[in-house]
Amino acid sequence: MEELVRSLRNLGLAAPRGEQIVSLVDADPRTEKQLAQELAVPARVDAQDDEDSAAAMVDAALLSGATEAMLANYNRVLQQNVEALRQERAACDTPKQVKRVPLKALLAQQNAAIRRRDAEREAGTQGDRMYIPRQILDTEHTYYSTRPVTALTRIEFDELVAPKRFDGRYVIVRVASPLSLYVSCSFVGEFACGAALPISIAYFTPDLKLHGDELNAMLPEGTVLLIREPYLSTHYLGVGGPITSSKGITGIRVDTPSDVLVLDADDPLVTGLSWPTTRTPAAPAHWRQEGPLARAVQHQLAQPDAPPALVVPDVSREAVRATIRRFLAHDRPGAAWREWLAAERIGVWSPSGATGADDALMHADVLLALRSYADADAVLETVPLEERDAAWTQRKADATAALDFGQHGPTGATLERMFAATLADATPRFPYAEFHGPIEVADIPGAGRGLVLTRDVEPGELLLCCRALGSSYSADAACDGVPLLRVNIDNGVTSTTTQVLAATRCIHAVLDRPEWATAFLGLTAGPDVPYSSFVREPYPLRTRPLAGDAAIASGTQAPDVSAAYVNGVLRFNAFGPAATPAAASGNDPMSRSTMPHLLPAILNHACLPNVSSVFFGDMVTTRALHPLPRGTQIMHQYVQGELPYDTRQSLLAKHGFRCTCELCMLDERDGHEALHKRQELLATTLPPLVDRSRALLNNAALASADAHREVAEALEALAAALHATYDSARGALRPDVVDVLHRAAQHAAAYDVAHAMSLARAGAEATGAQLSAHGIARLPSVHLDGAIQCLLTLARVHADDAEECRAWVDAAVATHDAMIGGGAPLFVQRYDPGEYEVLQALV
Ligand SMILES: C[S@@+](CC[C@H](N)C(=O)[O-])C[C@H]1O[C@@H](n2cnc3c(N)ncnc32)[C@H](O)[C@@H]1O
Repeated sequence: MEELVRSLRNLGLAAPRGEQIVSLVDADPRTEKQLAQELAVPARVDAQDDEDSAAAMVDAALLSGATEAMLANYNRVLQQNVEALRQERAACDTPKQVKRVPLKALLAQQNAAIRRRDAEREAGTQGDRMYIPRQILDTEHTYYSTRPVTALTRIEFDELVAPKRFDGRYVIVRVASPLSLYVSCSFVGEFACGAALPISIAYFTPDLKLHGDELNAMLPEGTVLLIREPYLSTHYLGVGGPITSSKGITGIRVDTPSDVLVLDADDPLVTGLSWPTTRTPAAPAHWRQEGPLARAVQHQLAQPDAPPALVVPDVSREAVRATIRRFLAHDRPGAAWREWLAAERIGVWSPSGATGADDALMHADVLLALRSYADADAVLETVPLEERDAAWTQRKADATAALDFGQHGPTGATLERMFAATLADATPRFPYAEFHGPIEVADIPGAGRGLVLTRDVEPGELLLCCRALGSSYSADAACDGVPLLRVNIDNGVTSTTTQVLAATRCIHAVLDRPEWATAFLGLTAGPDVPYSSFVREPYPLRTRPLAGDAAIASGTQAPDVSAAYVNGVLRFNAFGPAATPAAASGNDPMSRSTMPHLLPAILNHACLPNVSSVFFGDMVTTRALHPLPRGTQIMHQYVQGELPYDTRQSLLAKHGFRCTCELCMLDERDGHEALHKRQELLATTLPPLVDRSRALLNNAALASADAHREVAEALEALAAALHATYDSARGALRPDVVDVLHRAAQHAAAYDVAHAMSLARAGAEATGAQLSAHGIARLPSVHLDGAIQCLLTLARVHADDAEECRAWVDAAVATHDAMIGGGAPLFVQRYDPGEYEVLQALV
């Protein structure tokens, strides 16, 4: 893809946008042609303003022809790589001896790759903006080891054949080159015998901009690695590496970081080995390594029968602090915490708090990063009054706010602040403890696990407010400007930057904090994927960091992580809220975020839900929509219930279940033919009507009553045609007609207020709401926004009756409040700014 983008640039064309990049992998010639035109035409036509437009069009046609040829070429290279991976899989039955390649030759190749990356970065950086496209292949046939090192035996270089997975074996290699980061990280690994091989580790870091010293510091030259059950690939760059049409390179392809262990030079597995040259790592590795004190304590804890004397490495207090800060800076609070505990156990500082305010603040920072707010608060309280400075006050305020939130849920003011942050910040994340209402995990026949209520709840009651683990925004600094496209050659699924990065973050999160493994890897990964062993464990409502020795020991027991399973978990459980207004564009698939929220992921789906889940940055709030008795399973929407039945079914198809909610049952009873007719009307008759309606409503002052009447009548005719597709015994619940009726009501208001009222009422009731004479008796279940719009239209048509008008605004606010919370002030902020004044005066 990089070459394609470079060629486009050479032609003076803009880099493709996110959604264009996604369609790059659509080999359909029509898509190719359209894409070529899209890429070529606007740039040239814009550039040719003053020239003869016919000449410009000829030019544009030539350009789009050239672009089409480039796309075809790009697709050919992609297919060659896909084919190479397939051939490699077939060749696993007939592996061949791996040849020795001189270390020098491999180093030259590696340095050339690093120079290429540097040149790309330079070419891709214009002003402050960076644009470095990346494309990788993925396959369902990825590997991960589940065997402890003690159950494996070492393999010598001369035994290596490729392509082959070495079950029951491990290799030990030393990092012998600088690192090169594409999406996976590659380097040269040297065996003790002096032979060398390229090694490529997938999901290495979520910071795709890392390079140079900062990247090399993660695994400095000289670091010794153990790779469990390695896979020797003849095309190792094919997964996680750059798409390349050149001949495959034999190397070790590591599909998950959990297969790689960083070994100390004095590790018994290393002491018997000697390399031809001496290399001491330049700086301590900090990619998957624990701090020196935690390693010393772990070593002792690992041998409880005959505990050896604790050999404490020669480290100063300042060095321990530096290690902890480095772990925090690299999003490894678990490693920071274990180093802190080990230092405490060894007596570097005492548990009593006699460590000084600076250390207490660092300790609190570790606990805040672990989301262990009560512990952070307790540590802050140990700081003597006279030492409490501004830094202390800030952390105390953070801990208190986080705890308050977890105990009571967000106040209206907090929700307003959160909402404002989602408008202003492209990557909003909120450091709050989770709020859990009266819910528990239960087995649901035919649907795995689900969440049920432990007591009766009221409409609008907050049930959950949870924060994502491993959230990823495309505007995150570490990947902004690195559009990434991953194509799975087996299932055809394409993933974009945020999905790949969320997977990387989640893998590293559970390796760093093994206590999260049950909650994250305990989610399911799709209907065709066997459950992980964690799914069989009780699903934890809350995850707390382990304490004391258990925490330190957990560093050695990081779980074995299947990257394929993680990708499945994200695909079937993560939400992808659209980009915030502060981030680039609205529906660009590249700018959608990826957020796994662990407990909310246990919620099952209903097109007609009984709760509403709403995002604020990386948090999701779930509120009851109706009075719900204890024992009710709460269910939210994976796909919007207001979408036509067939669309809902096709969006849900990947989950492999049939939705049996009341709405689906009603739709099914209407019959196939009626459903088909309904969808056809919505797809063909509605869009031109919406265009006309929009044009009139945007120019309401200019539009005549007759024009409004004409559009209203057309919309009502469509509503009637839609109604004819519903079974006559069906009742009011008809989400497909909500928007049609609401638009008709807005136009009817211009010439017949009473008629407008009845249309708006019918629109609101089609969402499952029940209206009384002057308000709302039962909240809607589906298309909540549509219901609110209908209620606001009822308020508008009563503009000269203050009391009535206010009653309908109150009904709209109540609906909004049950859906989102935050009361009238948040309602006013979230609705049409043009109406801000009017609404504010009313609420
Ligand atoms: C986000 S998870 C929900 C939690 C899941 N039930 C579990 O035990 O982990 C999504 C998966 O739950 C199942 N599921 C969700 N809603 C369902 C429903 N209405 N009927 C049957 N299965 C459902 C499907 O297997 C789906 O892929």
